[in-house]
Amino acid sequence: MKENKAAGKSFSFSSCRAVISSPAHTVLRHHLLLSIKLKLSWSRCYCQTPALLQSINHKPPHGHGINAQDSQTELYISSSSRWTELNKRYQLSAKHAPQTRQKNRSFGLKAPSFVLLLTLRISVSLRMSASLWVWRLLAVWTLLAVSSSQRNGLNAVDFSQRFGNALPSLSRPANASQIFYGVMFDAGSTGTRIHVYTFIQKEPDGLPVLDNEMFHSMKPGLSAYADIPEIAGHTVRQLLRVAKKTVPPVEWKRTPLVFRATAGLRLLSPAKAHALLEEVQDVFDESPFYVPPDSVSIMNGTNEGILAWVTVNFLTGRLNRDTQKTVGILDLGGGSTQITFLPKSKKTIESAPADYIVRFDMFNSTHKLYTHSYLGNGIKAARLSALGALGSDGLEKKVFKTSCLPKKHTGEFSFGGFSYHVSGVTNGVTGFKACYQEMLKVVKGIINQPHELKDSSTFYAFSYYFDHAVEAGLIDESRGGAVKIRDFRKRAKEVCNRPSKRSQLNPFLCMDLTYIVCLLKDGFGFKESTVLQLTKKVRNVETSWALGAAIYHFQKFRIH
Ligand SMILES: O=c1ccn([C@@H]2O[C@H](COP(=O)(O)OP(=O)(O)O)[C@@H](O)[C@H]2O)c(=O)[nH]1
Repeated sequence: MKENKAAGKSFSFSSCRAVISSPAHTVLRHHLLLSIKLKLSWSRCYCQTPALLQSINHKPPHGHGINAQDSQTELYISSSSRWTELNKRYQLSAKHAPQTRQKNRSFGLKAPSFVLLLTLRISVSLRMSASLWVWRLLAVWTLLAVSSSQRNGLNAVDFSQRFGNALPSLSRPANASQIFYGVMFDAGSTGTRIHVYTFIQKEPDGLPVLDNEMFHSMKPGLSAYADIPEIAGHTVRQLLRVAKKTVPPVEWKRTPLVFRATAGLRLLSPAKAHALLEEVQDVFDESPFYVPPDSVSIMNGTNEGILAWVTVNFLTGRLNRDTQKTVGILDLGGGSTQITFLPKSKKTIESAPADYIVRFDMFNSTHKLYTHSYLGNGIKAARLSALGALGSDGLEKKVFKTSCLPKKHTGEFSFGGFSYHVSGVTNGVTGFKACYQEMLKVVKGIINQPHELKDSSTFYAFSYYFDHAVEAGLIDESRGGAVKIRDFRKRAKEVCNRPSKRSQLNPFLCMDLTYIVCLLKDGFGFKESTVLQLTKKVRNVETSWALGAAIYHFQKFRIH
């Protein structure tokens, strides 16, 4: 809770005065720079990247986007009685307001400085004395700034202090006494997503309840904009609209925004990743939400694995009970893959590489987990590895061949902002066996085999494990389900050896299913009889590291 105290520093009148007393030219310069930057970004965006427009209008893949459940949420949140109720509830004093970064422009500053800028423009166009107008309007602006800063201060409360312990409950109580929100951005290698979580605090010192999640995603991932970072900012700005729609304006100033990037940015050069993060930080700083310190960063793989484990065990109600009953998780992204579980056998702990065993404290207990993130073993990165296309240049002229594609197939696929030409092997062997040998190169000697996975254990698998099981017809998209690794193998064999309509729709299905089987069996060392619980959502909340990260961020449990 130490960090929480720091984050919840009081909002003082002196910070308000500092804003007001900033010289007029600083405000002006700020606005001019901003408008120039915006114009530049927009023109570059239109001229250079028609793909952006596509990505904005992109229809999210199955199960994504604002679905029926999301629209219900909007209705629920925007009912006017609810808003009045919310307003009444927050009768808290200004001293609880979260500290806002100096760079972060508050609503109190925005409107008056806009008036000032507008007036200056009018005065120039009317050929009036600009300095006279500046001084007149500065007075008006100062008055407005004082009143709006004070107004904002009155409604603010310290979010982090009130998060306390979170319980895995998703009920929507009729007499909810406090509602608060948290916004988590997941910048993955294949897409960027926003999760807006609504929590209810029934009693001041009681345990909050996760009430709802609003989710939206945009493709491609930000790493595709490594050379045009302005567009990363635009993507985040688009997604922020979901937060603005979901969180009532009265709550914006105390609702934290957190952004975490995964494999896509980890695989970029530090300079390119930094430029993208800077764009995101700028968008956050412009936003009316609370921007805590360290709100924009690349998350490390260990945390990614642990936080997905926290999400699943939290949502399935296992975190606050006997920790021996937790379930393991398997996450398969585009760039990386994660495995996390609570080891039962000593041998697993003793034989694992030292950095695969991680301890962390949460809800007054210490957990010792086996966790690892394999960068380059996500399903799209694995395609590149198997094709021998990783790090290759002169891509326009090259065609990468594989026995995993139908013999006569020629096509291309994109990942991380690059396009790769691919084809089947016209004169060679194709099919499951040959394909398996290609995929084996991507996992053999790379993936550690935890000792106890040879016994039966319960694992939840999501992300591309889920998506491909749906595509292969192994599970129903809306219900998910239990699938044996043997079932994945059988279906991979069918798809690879007997090309059908399904493989015509997605020529990579053979390769991707074969990789999944290879990763699970020859990578992690699971038995064919192991049952995986394939899940997209638990109680209507996305199964990903994002909820765990929200809890981690606000709860501040320790990973060591
Ligand atoms: O809230 C989320 C976040 C991700 N995904 C899935 O996760 C996979 C992609 O992972 P990502 O692009 O984040 O890859 P990474 O960067 O982790 O390698 C895709 O199947 C997504 O549909 C999901 O289902 N829900």
